[in-house]
Amino acid sequence: MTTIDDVRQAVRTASGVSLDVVLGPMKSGKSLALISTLSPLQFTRVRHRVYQSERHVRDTGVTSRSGGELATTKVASLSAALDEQLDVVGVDEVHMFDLADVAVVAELLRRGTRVVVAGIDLDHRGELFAPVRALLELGPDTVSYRRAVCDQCRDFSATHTQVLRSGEPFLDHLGGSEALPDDGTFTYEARCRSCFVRPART
Ligand SMILES: Nc1ncnc2c1ncn2[C@@H]1O[C@H](COP(=O)(O)OP(=O)(O)O)[C@@H](O)[C@H]1O
Ligand SMILES: Cc1cn([C@H]2C[C@H](O)[C@@H](COP(=O)(O)O)O2)c(=O)[nH]c1=O
Repeated sequence: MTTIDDVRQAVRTASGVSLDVVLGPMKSGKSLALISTLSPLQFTRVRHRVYQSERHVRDTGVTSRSGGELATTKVASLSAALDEQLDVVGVDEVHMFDLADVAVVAELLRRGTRVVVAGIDLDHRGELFAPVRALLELGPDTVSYRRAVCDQCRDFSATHTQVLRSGEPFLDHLGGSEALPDDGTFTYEARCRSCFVRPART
């Protein structure tokens, strides 16, 4: 039986163009997914590059807690990708980019580039990151929602990331795409919907 996924895969293979998005909380294996999808490309003739925002200072490439690594180019803006002839563009930590960068993704797709994007969908307040919303509005070919183990109740259903400062939920309102450092200032817990602490409704 031919499934809709088979049809999507066939269309992708035929045209080479697609937007594939991997979303989920911290520790849900987004990096693992990006590495397993893009790492084989280094052994092909496919022209490709993986970008990370300069705002991401934890590591120099895509690294998974499970192991594995992917070389990245750190950029202030994705516009650099428009200056090259690339068949495939990877974007890690998309929540650290801006709306203008999502416009670059749209242009890459228009030019026939395959784009694979990973990032956190819901911020520390449980709200959709603006660039992720814009990305979803491009109508991705696939959206893969990954889940982690809830660091509170241990159910394998964590959808959110609780950011803690001195052990307390950090719920301050921040500006768009403002990256939180992963340098010990905050600790991060994957949490399910029930265990996630949201800002009080005003
Ligand atoms: N709470 C957790 N839930 C799921 N995996 C976890 C958790 N804590 C640590 N891990 C490990 O993290 C790996 C995924 O890490 P990673 O690929 O870096 O995820 P992400 O890029 O989404 O932050 C898992 O395969 C597992 O080995
Ligand atoms: C929840 C949240 C996280 N961040 C930052 C913190 C980390 O540096 C990255 C996510 O890393 P991952 O393990 O590869 O998923 O994002 C942030 O800037 N804002 C947030 O709300």
